[in-house]
Amino acid sequence: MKLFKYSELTAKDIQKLVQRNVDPANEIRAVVEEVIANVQQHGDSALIDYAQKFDKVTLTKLFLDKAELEELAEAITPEQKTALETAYSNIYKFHQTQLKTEQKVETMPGVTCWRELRPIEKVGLYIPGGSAVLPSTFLMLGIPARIAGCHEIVVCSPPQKSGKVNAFIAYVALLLGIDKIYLVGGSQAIAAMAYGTESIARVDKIFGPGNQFVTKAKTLIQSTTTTAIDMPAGPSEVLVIADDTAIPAYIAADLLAQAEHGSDSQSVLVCTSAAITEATLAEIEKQLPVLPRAEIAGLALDNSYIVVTSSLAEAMDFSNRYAPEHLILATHSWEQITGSIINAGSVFLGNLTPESAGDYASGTNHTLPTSSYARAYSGVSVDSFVKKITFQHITREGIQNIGHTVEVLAEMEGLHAHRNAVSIRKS
Ligand SMILES: NC(=O)c1ccc[n+]([C@@H]2O[C@H](COP(=O)([O-])OP(=O)(O)OC[C@H]3O[C@@H](n4cnc5c(N)ncnc54)[C@H](O)[C@@H]3O)[C@@H](O)[C@H]2O)c1
Ligand SMILES: N[C@H](CO)Cc1c[nH]c[nH+]1
Ligand SMILES: [Zn+2]
Repeated sequence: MKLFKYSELTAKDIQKLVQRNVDPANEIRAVVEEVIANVQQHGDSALIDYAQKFDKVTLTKLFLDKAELEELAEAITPEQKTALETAYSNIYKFHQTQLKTEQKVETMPGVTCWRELRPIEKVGLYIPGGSAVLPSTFLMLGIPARIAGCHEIVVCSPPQKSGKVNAFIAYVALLLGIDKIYLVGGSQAIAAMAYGTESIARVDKIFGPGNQFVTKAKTLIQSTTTTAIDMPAGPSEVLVIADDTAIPAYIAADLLAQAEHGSDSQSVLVCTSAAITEATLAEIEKQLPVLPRAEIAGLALDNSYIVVTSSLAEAMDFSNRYAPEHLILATHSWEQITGSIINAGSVFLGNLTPESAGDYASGTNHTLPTSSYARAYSGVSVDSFVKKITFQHITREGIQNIGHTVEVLAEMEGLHAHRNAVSIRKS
């Protein structure tokens, strides 16, 4: 990991460090545009061709049905079942509280306004399955979709070498009451859900994280279809803010945890202590070689760095500019600095709160904005699966109260038909 001293960085250096342009030469864009065009033109047959090309799998059928999912799920052990069910229960508990009914507001006597929630009817969930298969992501997307009450839930995930999904994905499908999974991965899955094919229904909104191909496809289809997306949720990132109360072995473990997602992941340490920084680097040297995914994590660390600051305030300033997907505050003083967080997807407080807890089971959602999109986007929640429709009702008294104001405003804009729609009701 490269090391920088905050005091020696110019504003331009900081800008360069916090910037994550994942596709500088538009190479990924070019691949994805071609995939989208092919899926649009050739539908299911393009999906079968891409399974062969990218996943090295010959598909005779594009989906698994309920009976096949039940059979696959039989391979799961009682311990694995319990872990998935505990995660399900915690995620459910946390997300259920997000479904709130709002109060009606009488803005003037006789003029009442309010909002009501309605589920998005058709949603598409993308469950990553390239470098690692992520049943946890299925829980993170399926649970809020169910709580929101979405009517149609289309699920796509890359086919594994078996030509199927694994037992854990199958078991989560059963937990969620989902009885079909399409064996489609990558940008072709996003194109299929955005445009529809012979087998896959077009959806109103696509959810889910993925690699750079998936994320690029999501951003591209937004401008060419009426299908919405949750957010750009690409390669995982973590930024750890640490001081001399942090524990180097824990910091190293947290940096490596996100690095093992993929060689394009990024782990950043912003630390006020030179001694803790040095000890963390030594811990990485110790922990990295024994990881099964050491090669991937090592590549991600080549793309990662450490910034040494002179205070937690400076560290937080850097973090707010970076806008990390995950922010870990590895300090006893976390309560004093949470108020100064401006940009972050999800925050982990204190030395005993690893990001892994939120990745899997504490209850919060792990589908989060990356590449500095945390400046403007929130992570997935029940809100992401509903629309908030505004309503208003005006009584006879209300039209008298509000009428003149609307007439004057309509007059200001020269829109006489607008004015008349009120005047005609007043008299
Ligand atoms: N931000 C978040 O909320 C979040 C959550 C979980 C995971 N993630 C990230 O999701 C990503 C998952 O990536 P993954 O690759 O393991 O799985 P993936 O399912 O996103 O991608 C696999 C698919 O990519 C396609 N693909 C692979 N190589 C290709 C190529 N050269 N050209 C075109 N398409 C190609 C294939 O179709 C393959 O099925 C990781 O980067 C991980 O960090 C992010
Ligand atoms: N850290 C990922 C979000 O960036 C989520 C995840 C899934 N499995 C393990 N981790
Ligand atoms: Zn993770």
